[in-house]
This record gives sequence, C-alpha cells and structure tokens, in this order.
Amino acid sequence: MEILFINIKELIQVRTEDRSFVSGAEMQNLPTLRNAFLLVREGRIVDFGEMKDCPDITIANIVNATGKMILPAWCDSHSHLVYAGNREGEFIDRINGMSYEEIANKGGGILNSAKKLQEISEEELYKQSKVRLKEVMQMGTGALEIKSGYGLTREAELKMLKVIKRLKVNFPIEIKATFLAAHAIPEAYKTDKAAFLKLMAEEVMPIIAKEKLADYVDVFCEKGYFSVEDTAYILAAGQKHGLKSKIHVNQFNAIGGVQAGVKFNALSVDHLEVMRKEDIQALKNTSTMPVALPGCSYFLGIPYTPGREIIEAGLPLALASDYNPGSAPSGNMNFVVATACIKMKLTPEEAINAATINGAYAMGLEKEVGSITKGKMANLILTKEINSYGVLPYSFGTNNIDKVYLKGKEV
Ligand SMILES: N=CN[C@@H](CCC(=O)O)C(=O)O
Ligand SMILES: [Zn+2]
Repeated sequence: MEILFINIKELIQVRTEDRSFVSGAEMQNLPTLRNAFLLVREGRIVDFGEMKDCPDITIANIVNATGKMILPAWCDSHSHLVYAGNREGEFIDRINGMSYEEIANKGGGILNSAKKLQEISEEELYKQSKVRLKEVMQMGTGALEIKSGYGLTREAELKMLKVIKRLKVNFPIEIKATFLAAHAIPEAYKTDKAAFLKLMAEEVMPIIAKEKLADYVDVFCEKGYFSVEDTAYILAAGQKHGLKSKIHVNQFNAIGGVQAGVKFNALSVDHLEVMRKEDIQALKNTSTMPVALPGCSYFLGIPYTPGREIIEAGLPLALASDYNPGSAPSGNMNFVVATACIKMKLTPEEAINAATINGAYAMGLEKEVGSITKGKMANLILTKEINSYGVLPYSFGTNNIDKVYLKGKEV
C-alpha cells in the first residue's frame, strides 16, 4: 500500500541525520520543508522532498495537502491509560477544597483506582482501555508508553500488563509497557512496606520478565510513597531482569529521585515539578531524558516543571500526557504541547521537538518514530489548513487535525 502526499504546505520535523534526541539550544531548531511531498510505502516513510523533486509515478492513493501541514504523530512517553472506572468523585472533592494529598491519606487516590481495578475482569479492563486508546490515536498520538501500577497485587498487576499486551497486538499505535512496581503502599502492607517491595521484586517481576510483559520498570519515588532506598531496590531488581527504568520523581518533593535515576542509568525521569539546582546539575552529561507532564500540573494546580531552566542548562526535555484517572485525566497531546508553551514558556519549536523526537527517545523508540525520516514508521498528523505550525499550540483546545495515519493507514 502506497500513499503520495503532495503540495504539503510545510513538512515538519524532517531529519536526515541520525539524531536520537535534541538538547538545549538545539531544541529551538525544528527543521521543515515548504511545498513538499511525502511518499509512504508499506507503512514506512520511503521518500520526501520539495515538490519540484516529486517523483513522477503512477499511484492510486494521492493526497493533495494544499494549505495543510504534516508532522510526525505525537510520542507520548508516560501514561497510565489502562485503568478502571474513574475518580470523578475526587475531582469534586478537590473543587470543594480537599487536596490531592488529603484524598490519598483517606484511602482515595491510587488506592481508590487499585480497588476498582482489582474488582473488574481483564475483559472489562480491556474494553474500557481501548476506548481511551482509540481516542488518543484520533488526537494524533502514534506511540505511547503505558504503565501498570494500579494493580498492587500479583494478579492485578499481571491483569494490567496483559491488557497492555492485547492493546499492543490489536492496534496500529506503537506501545511500550512499563511495570510500575511501586506506585502506592497497599492497605494490607501498611506496616510492612518491605514485604510489598519484596513481593513485587521477587515474585511478580520474574513472571513479568519471563512472559515479556514489560519493557521498563518504574517507581513513585516520593515522600509518603517510596524512598530513594526503596527505588534503588526496585531498579536494581529491574536491571537484573533486563528492565531499564523510567521513574516518577520530584512531583511534590525533591528527595534524591533524580540522582537515583541517573545512578541506574534510567531512560527517563518524569514529573520534575520540584527541581533544585543540584537536580538539574545531576542530569548533565547523562543519557537520562527529563520528562515534563504539564497536564498533571494543570489538573492538580501544582507547579509546572521548570522546562526553561532545564533547556537553558543544555539538557533535553520531553513532554508526555501522564494520562491517568487521578492527576491527569486527559491523553490529549495537543493540549500538552499548548500548555507547555503557554505555562512553561517553551517555544512551539521546543514543544514540538519535546513531544516528538524526544518523546520517542524517552520510550526507546527513536529509531522508529518521532521524525520525518526515511525508514521510520509513517505515523503522521495531517493538519487542517493552518497558517503556521505555531497555530497548533496557540489555538489551544481547537482541533487542528484533519487526519491521522499510523503505520501508513488512516485511523
Ligand atoms: N504520581 C504518581 N502517579 C500518577 C498519578 C496517580 C493517581 O493519582 O492515580 C502520576 O504520574 O501523576
Ligand atoms: Zn505517572
């Protein structure tokens, strides 16, 4: 199956060189081609260039993109898209003045989602999750990381990871699975956190590794949840089983999670709402990607990740949705990109780089997605007729997408 896109007003994020991610001042550079063509064959990008060089070939499927732009589909490297029910009730509690922390301390929050998840069948969980997956694909997401972590028991964690696997098999979107081994301390282990960690590291992780149910391991490193020592224990177990780490750090407190991530050569450290100078410093000259989740800051009313400081320190930055029922109940990457510009003061170029090429790196997919590069998957957003790519974040909340193609097929 072939598609030839012609007369593309601007083809965005074209990369011919082998770049895994962009950092610091380079993030301001978003390479584009005006008045371009793009040729897709068997789900991959095979050629692109200026219209004057468009190959003269007979092809059944020609898309005239006059006035429209094409960019790589979003790469969302942090989500909890597989969950049961929702937490609308807690949303109302927060409107009425309760904090996220107060709700969690009363057995709400992650434990509330865990209870719901433990109670439903794998089939029902799959049914609920696929609705959200289809929705994010329609909104332009072409690669997605999905975490477990609302199970908190052996059975329920495996149930989540099996659902992620089914989604991966049944949908054209690229999916990476993360075993979120330590997300919250279940009620039954309140007085023996070490036993819970041991269960996850020594009983559950070997099954997950053997059945190849996860690509990465994660921990919520935070006061009242898991300490730096707990984090190190889980990450070390992950290393033993070939699971690289992607961890939740510095959401409410800076307790050394960034440094733990760097020590274990984490692929990414995510959240980073509370960053000290030494946390930014610790990320320099490492291969660990800092990931900001502005949808969570927006929804909870907590500080935004200091994206400008991170970029100005010469570091890379990725943007992700954090799609989950408690702190970010939206997987809309268009909103994430707009919010990064509006609230974190990223430029459109920086935000688009952060949500494409850098997001791809943050889930180990930089060879496959995240840029318009020959050989990469044809995961594409075809915009409506727009004036410039800056309109995408500028007109926040507006649907600027005409069509989405994943692996060369319209979704
Ligand atoms: N912070 C930890 N985990 C999720 C939210 C969990 C929840 O409230 O359900 C996050 O990334 O924001
Ligand atoms: Zn998260």
